[in-house]
Amino acid sequence: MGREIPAAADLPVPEYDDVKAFDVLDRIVRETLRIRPPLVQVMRKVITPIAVPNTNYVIPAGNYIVASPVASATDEKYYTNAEDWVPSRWGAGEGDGEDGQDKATTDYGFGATTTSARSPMLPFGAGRHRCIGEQFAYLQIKTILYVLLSRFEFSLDPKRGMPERNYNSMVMLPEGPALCRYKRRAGSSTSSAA
Ligand code: HEM
Repeated sequence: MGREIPAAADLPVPEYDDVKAFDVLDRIVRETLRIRPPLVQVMRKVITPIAVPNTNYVIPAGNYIVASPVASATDEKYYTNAEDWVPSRWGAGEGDGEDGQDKATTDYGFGATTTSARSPMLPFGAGRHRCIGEQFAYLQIKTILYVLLSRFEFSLDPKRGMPERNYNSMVMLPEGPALCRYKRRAGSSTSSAA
């Protein structure tokens, strides 16, 4: 039996600290960013020639190399059942993954974030040009999810299921329309079904 969800009208308006502490939502966002990272390529210009490990290749200076967060995040070497969406694989709070990856953090003045490029979890990139907006992004996404989930019940169209990934643009898109059904929860401010 699932846990009873209180009617929307009974839920408090969350403050900043409440949203930060929404642990389950945190894991949900983290796991979604793992298998559906919005930015599918992070580019770097080669300044000095780079040897590709375990090969005879050397990438000359002046070229660009691309790393994709999807490649490592869906690799079974790092994540059990890597293609499955399992929010519970994440522990409470910040972390680099279930398999004890490099958790080195840096604080550039907006809160400690993981910065190691050795981590397989790279939806926000790594190193000097890593995203500065991670914490703000979590705050926004969790707030939006809280508002939507407290007012509506969502379900995927069972005929279509979860859409495949589309890599044709810089930002990952769903392949085809991502149809889901939603209806208002009891106690939500307006009575008519959406
Ligand atoms: C889920 C939401 C977001 C994702 C997945 C994301 C992802 C990324 C990625 C992959 C990079 C490139 C990092 C690299 O090249 O290593 C980046 C850079 C950046 N992001 Fe985000 N981002 C998000 C939200 C935000 C927000 C909310 C802000 C600002 C409020 C922001 C500001 C920036 C800036 C300024 C850079 C450039 C950093 C630099 O070049 O030094 N991002 N982001």
